Parts: sequence; structure tokens; C-alpha cells
Amino acid sequence: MTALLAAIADDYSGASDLANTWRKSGLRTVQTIGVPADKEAFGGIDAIVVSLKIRSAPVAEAVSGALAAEALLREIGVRHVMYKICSTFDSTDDGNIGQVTDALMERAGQGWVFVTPAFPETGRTVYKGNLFVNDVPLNESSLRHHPLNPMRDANLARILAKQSERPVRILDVQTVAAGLGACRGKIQSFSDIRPSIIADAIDDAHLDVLGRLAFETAVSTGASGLGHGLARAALEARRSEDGATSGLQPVGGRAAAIAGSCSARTLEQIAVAEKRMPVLRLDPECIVAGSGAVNEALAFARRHLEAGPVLIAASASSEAVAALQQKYGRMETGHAIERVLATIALGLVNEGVRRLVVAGGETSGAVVDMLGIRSFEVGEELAPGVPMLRTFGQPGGDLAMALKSGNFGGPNFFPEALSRLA
Ligand SMILES: Nc1ncnc2c1ncn2[C@@H]1O[C@H](COP(=O)(O)OP(=O)(O)OP(=O)(O)O)[C@@H](O)[C@H]1O
Ligand SMILES: O=C(O)[C@@H](O)C(=O)CO
Repeated sequence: MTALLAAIADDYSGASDLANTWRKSGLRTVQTIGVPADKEAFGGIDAIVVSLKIRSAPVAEAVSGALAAEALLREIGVRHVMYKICSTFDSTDDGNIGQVTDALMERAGQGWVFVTPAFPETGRTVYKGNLFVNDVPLNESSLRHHPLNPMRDANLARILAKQSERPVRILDVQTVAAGLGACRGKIQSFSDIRPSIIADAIDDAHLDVLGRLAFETAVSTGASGLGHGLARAALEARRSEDGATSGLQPVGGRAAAIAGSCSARTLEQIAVAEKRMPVLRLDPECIVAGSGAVNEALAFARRHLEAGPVLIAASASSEAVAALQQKYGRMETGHAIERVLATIALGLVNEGVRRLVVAGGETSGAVVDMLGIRSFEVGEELAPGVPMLRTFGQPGGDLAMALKSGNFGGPNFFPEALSRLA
């Protein structure tokens, strides 16, 4: 049986988030790291999420990576491919949401494409083309301080227009609420201009409508909310009950967490973890200056791992991040910290860590690449948008992992996730 749905995710924890949504919807789901080498390996799988690390990559690299993944997914026979972006529309004026969406739409020869980051379950709603995060406009949320892509505008049409060659139109929530017929009529009225359509959605019922419409096309761009709608449409199309999934095999071994996200939520989670488990806050200045952070972290881990899980964090407040970036440059700082955290992860695995939680999308990408992981089976949900993952065929033994998007999870996420990863 051919997979029903696939996605190309612009970062690894975002991929995990969508894989979690699809698994919960009843789709047997695999998350691959990079474009899978073996297209025959997906027998019995309903949905494939290809994780790329292209959110902050140069445009040409992002577009060519996405097109290569899309080509492979079509060879496998997948009917609909969603470009999985962040529910907070993480991007800059330079890209890459617009350019990748344009390229996928062009390749599919499609007349219009949905773009919607709405994910109501985690408080992301789109109204009249404006993105809200837990009731405040995007630019008033903590995302305005994001280290790599500070979000200073909530108007998605305006943001997308800076990244895209296509005209941008809005499908407003009143039309979406009126159902499929009303949406089709409105989309038809745009048909002469082949637009990207920012689709409003403030609850899951809206995403069911959008998912059904998107599933009639070959590509869409969205977050887990649209993913949820697509899954319902795909399962309906198959009219099958065979989505039952079983739990992941436990891996055992030591447990640790690594945090590179500086989101308000991750900072809160680190503060809570400090009361419950050993936490090492690395000095970001030392990391960027290249002086001894890896050794310090591994020595800390050796002291504590025997007794239970540890957390190692580079995360800092937006003021501290800004000061460091001013000194060393935004991307240089981010990538230097990612490299060090990934090296620490590898060291932890060499110390016997088999259960590993990583906070932050870029950070997750760096860690997973450093560990040479090629694919994960997706297990139960740890928190909305964060599933358990288990590598398969990992040289040296499989790992149980969670790749947590920066803003996801409750305050007690780290201790809870580490105790639930088996
Ligand atoms: N103290 C720090 N100062 C400056 N940059 C930092 C610091 N700590 C981490 N970083 C960088 O901040 C960036 C955080 O991005 P990352 O994608 O990992 O988290 P996030 O954006 O919160 O998560 P998500 O993408 O899942 O929402 C990384 O490049 C990381 O290396
Ligand atoms: O969609 C989301 O919010 C997450 O999956 C993510 O990509 C955060 O960076």
C-alpha cells in the first residue's frame, strides 16, 4: 500500500511535531532524517515526514533540498506533500517559506496553494491573515525575540509577500466556517492569479475544511493544524480502520536533555527542572569563544548520570542573546552553540545515554545530524506536538528521543519526558 501523505519539514523537531499529529490521527508514520536513500523501505507506512534543516538555510539550498525530497516522495507514490513550517511562521524577509512554497507549487503545476501555520491546540490561530500566539499577535509574543528569526509582524500576507513571487490572498475565517462550497467559490475567484492563499483557522473544524481542500491538491504549506486536517481527509479517502499503532520498544540506559532553545517556554522549563534534577547552564560566551564547554558538560554528566537524568542548557534570556549576537554575529553565534551542543550530545551517548531529549529545532537538527541518525519510528505523545521517537538500526544501539520545539511542552516537561522515555 502506498503512503497516503508526506511532508517535508523545515526542521527536525517540527518534523516530530507533525509526525506526532499524524500518528495520533491513526496514520502509521515514519520520520526520516534527510531524504531517504531507500524508497522501497516504506511498505505498510501511511505517512512519511522528511526532516530537513532548511528553515534558516540560504534560499537556494532550502529550495533544492525541498525539491529533492519532493521528487523522492512522488517516486514513492505519495499523493499530497505538505511543506511543514513552524506554527509561528519562523522565517525572515529573505525566506524560506515563500520560496520553497513557490518552487513546490511550480513543480506540481498547481493553480493555488494554501499557506497556514494555524495550530489551535497549541494556541496558534490565524484571523484575517494575522497570526496570534496564545491570544496575542505574533509580534507581541516572545517570538519577537527569537535568536535567528525575530518575528516583528503578525500579518502573514505581508511577511509572505516579501518571500514569494506569487500574489498572496486571504481566505477569511467566515468563508472557511461556511464550508467547502464557500471556500471553493472564493478560491475560484482568485484563479486567474495563481496565488498563495493564507487561510484563516481558529479551531480544528476550520482545519478539517482546509485539510479536505488541500488534499484535493498536490502540495500545501502549513503546521500541525493543517497536518491534522490533511490526515482526516486522507483517512476518510482510504476509509480504513487499519491505522492502529503499537508502542515503541524500550531502549533502557541513561537519560539526559540538551536545551538550545531560548524561547520563553524553554527558559521556564529549565527553571522548573533546576528544582528537580541536576542542571548545567553553560556560559554561552565560553561556548562561542570555544573554551572548554564540551569538557565541562561531560564532566558534569559523569558526576550525575549514574544517579538519574541531567539537563545541559545553553539557553539564555533575550537580552543576553542580543548582547552575544552583537559581539559575534547572529548566525555565527547560533551555529557555534549548536555545534557545541551536538558535540556534547555525542559525548553523552558515548557515556551510555540512550534516552535523550533535545529542546529547539535548530539544536535538534544539529544533534540528530551529529549522531548520524537516519530515521525514527514515532511513538506516543509526550506533550502536544512532541512525540516519543525511537531510532531504528542505529549503529551502537537504538536511542529513545524527543525533539521538542522551543515553545512546546508544559513547565515540567524535562523531568516528565525523561521519566516517560523508556
Ligand atoms: N545563549 C545563547 N545566546 C545566543 N544564541 C543561543 C544561545 N543559546 C542557544 N542559542 C541559539 O539559539 C538558536 C535557537 O534555535 P532553536 O531552533 O534551537 O530553538 P527554537 O527556535 O526556540 O526552537 P523551535 O525552532 O523548535 O521553535 C540556536 O541557533 C542556538 O544555538
Ligand atoms: O510548528 C511548530 O510550532 C513546531 O513544530 C516548530 O516547527 C517550532 O519551531
